[in-house]
Amino acid sequence: METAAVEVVDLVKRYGAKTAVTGLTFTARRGAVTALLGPNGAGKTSTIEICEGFRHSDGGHVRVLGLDPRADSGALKPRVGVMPQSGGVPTGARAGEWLRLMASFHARPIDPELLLTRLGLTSAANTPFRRLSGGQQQRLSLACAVIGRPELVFLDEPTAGLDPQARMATWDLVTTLREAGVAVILSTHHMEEAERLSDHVIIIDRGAVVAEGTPEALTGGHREVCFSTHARLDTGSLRSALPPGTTVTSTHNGDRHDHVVRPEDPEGAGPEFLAAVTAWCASSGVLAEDLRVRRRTLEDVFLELTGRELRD
Ligand SMILES: Nc1ncnc2c1ncn2[C@@H]1O[C@H](COP(=O)(O)OP(=O)(O)OP(=O)(O)O)[C@@H](O)[C@H]1O
Repeated sequence: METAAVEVVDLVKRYGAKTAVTGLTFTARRGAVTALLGPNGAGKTSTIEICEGFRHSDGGHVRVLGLDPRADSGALKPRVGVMPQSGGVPTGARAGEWLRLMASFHARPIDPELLLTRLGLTSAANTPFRRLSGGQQQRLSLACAVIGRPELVFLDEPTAGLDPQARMATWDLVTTLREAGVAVILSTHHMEEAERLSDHVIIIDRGAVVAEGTPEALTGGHREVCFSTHARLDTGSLRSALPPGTTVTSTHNGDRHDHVVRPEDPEGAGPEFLAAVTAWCASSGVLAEDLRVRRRTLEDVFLELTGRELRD
């Protein structure tokens, strides 16, 4: 059987008294995009850096392309691309020169000029790294990660702070890598990015996996009815007008109240369910503004699992 791109079992990482990774287990397949999602401080970067061989672990077992990321770092280097959260390029290095230098270390690199064009960096090729904009620095760092045609790439928040055009170019590149059979491990706070790009999503909270699956499996294909009102709603009365097991969740921001009405059955929000909601609104004198039926998003699932409070 082919080995996984990355296999992490019961991983533990401590920083002094703090345990940042508390027994994390997941597998990332070859030729697939695996997204690691989690609130700030969940342990994503620590995990990625251990897999990259940059940090040692305090427990558990990690295999990258079947090898030990620290003991076998020499063998893994030409096969694995790394885009760190920041930096990675000397500040005085000119973008084009640096990428050509990186290409020279590999047997079968991608043409650097092609990559500069693809990532919109051609006009910045002669600019030293420190003078590039934040987004250009990130794109150069991404180019360096993929120039050697790696079998596996780690991308730690690759689109943080990028403008929409640069984000699209990055997404296109990730899709091309996947089509070429490259395994991509992506950490991101961008739920749409994870939903669009990944084959497998792993949600991490407080150093452990809290849920994983395909984006479709995680969102459950669940449909729900959403609408807004200017006044509070008698949610108990609405619930009693709908099939048993229906939940009604209301949140408010100033005098705008947002309501989500979800049937127990994932496919239950059909025409009759919608008609029952609007019939209740009509009989109760409630004007349902912005009424829509929508599928649950990954962001909804993420917030349900990890909560709404800020992390320190
Ligand atoms: N070198 C370090 N020394 C001490 N604590 C650290 C160190 N690196 C990370 N931590 C702590 O470990 C925890 C996990 O951090 P990590 O960077 O792995 O999380 P993350 O999920 O990548 O977060 P973010 O989304 O904010 O990048 C945090 O509480 C962080 O403060």
